[in-house]
Amino acid sequence: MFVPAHITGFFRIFKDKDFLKTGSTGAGITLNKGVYTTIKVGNGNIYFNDKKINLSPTREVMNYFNVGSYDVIHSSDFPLGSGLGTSGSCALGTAYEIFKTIGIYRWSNNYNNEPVKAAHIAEVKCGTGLGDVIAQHTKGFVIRKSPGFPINVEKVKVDNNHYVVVEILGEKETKNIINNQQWVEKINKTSDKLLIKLLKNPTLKNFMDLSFYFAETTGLISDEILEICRDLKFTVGASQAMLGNTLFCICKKEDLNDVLSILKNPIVCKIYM
Ligand SMILES: Nc1ncnc2c1ncn2[C@@H]1O[C@H](COP(=O)(O)OP(=O)(O)OP(=O)(O)O)[C@@H](O)[C@H]1O
Ligand SMILES: CC(C)(CO)[C@@H](O)C(=O)[O-]
Repeated sequence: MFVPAHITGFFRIFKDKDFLKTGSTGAGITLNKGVYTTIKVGNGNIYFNDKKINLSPTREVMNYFNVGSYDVIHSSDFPLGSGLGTSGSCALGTAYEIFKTIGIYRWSNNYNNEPVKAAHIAEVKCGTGLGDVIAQHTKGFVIRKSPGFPINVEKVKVDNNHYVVVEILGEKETKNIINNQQWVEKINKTSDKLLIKLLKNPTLKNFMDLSFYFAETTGLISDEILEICRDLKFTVGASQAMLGNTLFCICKKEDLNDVLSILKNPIVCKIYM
């Protein structure tokens, strides 16, 4: 099962005793690159790009469905910890696969988004994501209007002419930011009015402008990414993928070659709808 990568441009954090009510509002896009997950009968091992690792959100999903006798195999286009929602893709892919293989018998009369809930809870528990799973389930240009469940999103129509160019410059652990009270305050203060502004004018250009404002005003953007964003002013927009040390830029086909000439290791994607 393929689950797309997801880039958050800006977000607001909501914490609650209930994991299903914990999450974020904000906006992002899913990409046509991501994680392919399969499961097979085994010993509870998790593989990520052929390496055996104990990936906590995937483990949480396996525990949620109580399946110790399966191995989970992730094949990912992107590394973990790059702001591309890879842990969310892994959690959701695992939940879909387990649900497809065994869960259907247990929950057959009560589907109720069970795999999405399992993956969202796993991400929240592990501190690896707040809104990625809901956006990855929805797909496309997704505005998340309420945190967690019930899912309340606006899926904005976009034409197929746009490219999303990604440049990964390093790693950043999501939990170090979302579990730090000072960052949470800065993030929530900055994003307070951004959702309304985007909903009034839900275009990719406005999304990128607001994302750049968010990245710069919170101080989450690195100096290196800020400088490259300035060189990419001729595009629809560029900013830092939340929460990673990764630049993303949305451009039209006619600007793609110019964008590629500015970046060192660009990865060209499309919005996955
Ligand atoms: N070799 C590894 N073994 C086990 N866990 C790993 C390994 N490498 C990375 N991880 C875990 O992967 C998770 C990555 O989650 P994180 O939320 O930081 O990144 P992401 O999901 O790729 O991007 P985003 O910032 O969009 O959420 C972390 O919990 C990290 O500890
Ligand atoms: C916290 C986050 C930015 C990490 O990718 C994402 O899950 C989101 O938008 O909530």
